[in-house]
Amino acid sequence: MEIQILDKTFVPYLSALEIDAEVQRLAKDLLNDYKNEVPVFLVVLNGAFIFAADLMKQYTSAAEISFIKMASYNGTETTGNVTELLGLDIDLTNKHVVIVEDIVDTGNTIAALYNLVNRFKVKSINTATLFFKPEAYKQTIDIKYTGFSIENKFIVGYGLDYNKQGRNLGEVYQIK
Ligand SMILES: O=P(O)(O)OC[C@H]1O[C@H](OP(=O)(O)OP(=O)(O)O)[C@H](O)[C@@H]1O
Ligand SMILES: Nc1nc2[nH]cnc2c(=O)[nH]1
Repeated sequence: MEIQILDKTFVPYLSALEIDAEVQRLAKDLLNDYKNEVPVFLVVLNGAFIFAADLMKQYTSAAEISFIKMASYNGTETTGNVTELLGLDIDLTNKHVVIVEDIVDTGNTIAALYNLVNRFKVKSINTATLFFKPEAYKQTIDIKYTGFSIENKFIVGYGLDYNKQGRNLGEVYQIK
C-alpha cells in the first residue's frame, strides 16, 4: 500500500522479511572474514541505527561498536557537503575497522569517513552497507559488503528518513 510522508508519496519496495534475509547474509560474511580478529564496527548515525542493531545482534563474535554522526542530505537531495556532527570517541590505531552504513549513494559520506579513519594507522578499513546505488556512486572506494544494489531513486524506512520522518518504518519504500 502506498504511504504519504509530508509532500511525497512512496510505494512498497522491500519487505521486513527480505531485509532480514539480507542482514543475515551480511552478518555471516562478516563473521567468516573477521573470525580471527576483533573488528571495530563504526556505525554512521542517524540512518544506520536500525540496520546496525539488527546486524550486530547477528554478529555473534567479539567486536567493538562505536558511533559517528555525519549528515549531508536535506530532503531528497545531497548538499554535497558532509559534516561530522558527533565525532569519533575511540582510538582506531591497529584496529580492523568496518564502517556500517544504511546507504551508499554518491559516496561523499564514505569518502569523508575514509579520510577521517585513515588519520589513524588502522590495520584495515571496509564498509558494510545495506543499500548501494551504483548509478549514483562517484567514488572509487570498493564497498566490500553490500546488501541490495538498487536503482537511483530515493527510499525511506528501516532507518532512512525523508525530512526526519519515516525512519521507524519496518519495511523500505521507494519514492513514487
Ligand atoms: O553516499 P552519500 O550520497 O553521501 O549518501 C549516503 C548518506 O546519506 C544518508 O545520510 P544523511 O546525510 O541523510 O544523514 P542521516 O543518516 O542522519 O539521515 C545515509 O545515512 C548516508 O550516510
Ligand atoms: N532516506 C534516504 N537517504 C539517502 N541518503 C542517500 N540516499 C538516500 C536515499 O535514497 N534515501
